[in-house]
Amino acid sequence: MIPGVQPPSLDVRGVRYAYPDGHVALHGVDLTVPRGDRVALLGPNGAGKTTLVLHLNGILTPTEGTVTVGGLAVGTDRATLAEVRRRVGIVFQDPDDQLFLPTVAEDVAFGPANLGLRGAELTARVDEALAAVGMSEHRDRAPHHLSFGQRRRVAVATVLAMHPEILVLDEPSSNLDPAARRELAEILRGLPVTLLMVTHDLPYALELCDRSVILDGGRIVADAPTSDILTDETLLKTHRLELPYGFTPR
Ligand SMILES: Nc1ncnc2c1ncn2[C@@H]1O[C@H](COP(=O)(O)OP(=O)(O)OP(=O)(O)O)[C@@H](O)[C@H]1O
Repeated sequence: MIPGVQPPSLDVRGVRYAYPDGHVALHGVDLTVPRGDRVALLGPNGAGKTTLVLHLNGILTPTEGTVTVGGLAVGTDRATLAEVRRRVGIVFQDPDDQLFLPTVAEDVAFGPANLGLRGAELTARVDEALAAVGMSEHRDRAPHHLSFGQRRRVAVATVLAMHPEILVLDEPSSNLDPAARRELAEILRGLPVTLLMVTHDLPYALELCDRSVILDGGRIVADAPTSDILTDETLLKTHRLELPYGFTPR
């Protein structure tokens, strides 16, 4: 590495992955996401998007190839995996998979407390993460009393509290009403983190990410400015991607 040059937040090199039943879900994926970029990961059902995301924090290990997060190679030893899981914050589609404690503040504190933070430092982390998603006033409420959109924001806060290198969001706009969808976009746009967003919501990709990548059949088949991808009707059709009726990408 050249001194003073920051490594990319994410560097995926030649990743091939075969599930134990022999099904090859990734066929040599290359993807680099520089620090601070926001990238949408698009593709039809079964393209391999979830499989790729599960490689980013070591839940799956490539059959071939490497994944590097902020210069750290994702390995299988415990210390490396723990650091990789701090660096890669994955917000799953269902917030209820990530919220399991009696209060919002406890859920947000859980990760940093596991890293060893205590007292004022821990409180500051929780305050900062809740403020970033506009949920400070709900800190003492039970997560299951919140609306779905609020729970999704708290799920984002649980990950932000770890100070991740990269925030990975799986379908962040799903099941949100139009106002909650817009509010979440405003929050995500303001976060000072690298973002990788898996989505079928093409307008959301355009709104948030300058760059989009299409994965299909376990291969990256396009990597271009989102506006170029969304105006290429043939490309969209070939990969079963559809804009909402009446939506015209600017
Ligand atoms: N545990 C598994 N064992 C065998 N094959 C699997 C397993 N999980 C996923 N697959 C296969 O791997 C391929 C990629 O699946 P994956 O879930 O990564 O796609 P995806 O792009 O995330 O799809 P979606 O948009 O529907 O979430 C699919 O063909 C799927 O059937």
